[in-house]
Amino acid sequence: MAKVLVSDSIDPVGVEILSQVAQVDVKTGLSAEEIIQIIPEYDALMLRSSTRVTKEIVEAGSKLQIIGRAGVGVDNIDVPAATRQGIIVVNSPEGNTIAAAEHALAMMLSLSRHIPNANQSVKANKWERNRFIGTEVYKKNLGVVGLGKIGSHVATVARSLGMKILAYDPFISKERADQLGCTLVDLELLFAESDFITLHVPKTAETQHLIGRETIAKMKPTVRIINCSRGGIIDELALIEALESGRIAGAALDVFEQEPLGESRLRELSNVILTPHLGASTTEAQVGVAVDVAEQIRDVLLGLPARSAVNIPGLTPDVMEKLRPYLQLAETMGNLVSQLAGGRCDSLNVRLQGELATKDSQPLVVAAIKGLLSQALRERVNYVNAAIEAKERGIRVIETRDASTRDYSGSIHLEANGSMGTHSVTGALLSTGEIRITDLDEFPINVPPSNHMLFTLHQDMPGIIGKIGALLGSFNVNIASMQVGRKIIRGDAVMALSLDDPLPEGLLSEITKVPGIRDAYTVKL
Ligand SMILES: NC(=O)c1ccc[n+]([C@@H]2O[C@H](COP(=O)([O-])OP(=O)(O)OC[C@H]3O[C@@H](n4cnc5c(N)ncnc54)[C@H](O)[C@@H]3O)[C@@H](O)[C@H]2O)c1
Ligand SMILES: O=C(O)[C@H](O)COP(=O)(O)O
Repeated sequence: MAKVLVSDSIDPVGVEILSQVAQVDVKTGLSAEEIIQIIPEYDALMLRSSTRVTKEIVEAGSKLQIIGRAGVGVDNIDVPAATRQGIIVVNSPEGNTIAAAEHALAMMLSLSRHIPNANQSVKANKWERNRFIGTEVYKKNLGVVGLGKIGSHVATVARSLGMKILAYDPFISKERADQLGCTLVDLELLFAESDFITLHVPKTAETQHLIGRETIAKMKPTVRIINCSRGGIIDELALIEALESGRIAGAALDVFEQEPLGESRLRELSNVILTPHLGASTTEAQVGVAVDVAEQIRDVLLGLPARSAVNIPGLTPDVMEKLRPYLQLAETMGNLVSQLAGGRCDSLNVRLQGELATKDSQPLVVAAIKGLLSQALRERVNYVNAAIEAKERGIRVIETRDASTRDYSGSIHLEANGSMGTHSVTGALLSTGEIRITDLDEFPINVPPSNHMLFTLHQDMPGIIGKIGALLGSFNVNIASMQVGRKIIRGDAVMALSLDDPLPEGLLSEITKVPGIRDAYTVKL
């Protein structure tokens, strides 16, 4: 039975789902060293934001197939290291969107009405009505940095509070911003005009210290900043100075440069609200993310695809439905062309044709690369690491798309250059879903792939097919099917044979000695 390690606390419903297919060990609060010690025995790891999955942990996880983040941010996981090792990393992109957005809104309203301080004061037996005069958010400018899932929900709710939304997100279209009733602006204007600024971006090299001394200098002195995205997007030292000096009015932070928050002057400031990374901590969100991620881990352990892997091309259920039959086709074609080209390939041209000539079909390119590398890497190559492995081996992958349909609604054409020259194959699916090789080195054929295949390039002349048949028969090799493809009568031709048995040693060189045979290749699929 597979084994799953759950290293942060998740909703029990997640453990229940995992238990359908695996032995589940919930061990929270482990140190990195403790995880490295035990991880070799696990097939999957499930966590939240407290566990840091370092390169060392990934490398020690020799059996790991999948790492599941019960939440959105995967910045606590060394994803490149996992990708290199062929480990799928999945998350729950939407499970806690509403929870995080509502937390940011709660922070904004708490800041504007001094609710935490007022609460403390009443509990201390005081009645300080004049000390806690607030500001309204109605008709105020809210600057939303990052108009993704959470930012959009914050903007929508804030609009209904009567706020004007200024949004900055270089990856969002004006149409989308218009739809949300937001005005897209540059950062300079957002900083200058906002009464509240709320951050909803991932932590990247560009967003690191996005709010710092220089940017704070551009803000209104009355501004209040809310960060429920990631620690480090605000330079904490610069923020503390601005809060202490009254350069800005307040801040509400759910995330910190170091978590848990260590010794910090932030704790001493009255114009700051601090919560311990609670954005996703609602019952609904925790059930949502636990189910979402546990189901994906269960599926992957059962050999099924994951629906929101962050390190393999994302497939929506619709796209997956359409592509599923073609993934096997692309992989088989990749495997075939790599053997024809001699294994050590330096380039692979992938042409997606007919109905496959869309952007959604990108996973087919990955499947073709996986097939191409499968002879060399066997089970070490998968959909996660295929592209990276190809790059590291210096294989140039060129993708093209040609929407004009040929005999089949969709087909895949591959051309590889390797130690045995340049070879190409085209494959398509019959209406029954069966794979057909429809073209070999530009010669039209129509054969199903089989475990053992023989291909020849020969001169089209009487008797040559009989000679090959007789030769195979004399070595007790049974032919399952045979096809010849040619362009002109008595010109060059190809022969494709599906064999029931592997070709015995020495037979291939006998075949190449038959007069008229120019080249012969055996392929094992
Ligand atoms: N506090 C919590 O508990 C909590 C909970 C959930 C999510 N989060 C964090 O909230 C953030 C937003 O999550 P989401 O689900 O909305 O993600 P998302 O991917 O839907 O949205 C992020 C948006 O940021 C934009 N963006 C990227 N780089 C940018 C840049 N340099 N400048 C401006 N915009 C940029 C993207 O275009 C995208 O629209 C993430 O950092 C996530 O980890 C925190
Ligand atoms: O990225 C996320 O999903 C949030 O930061 C939530 O983190 P948590 O699962 O540790 O609460």
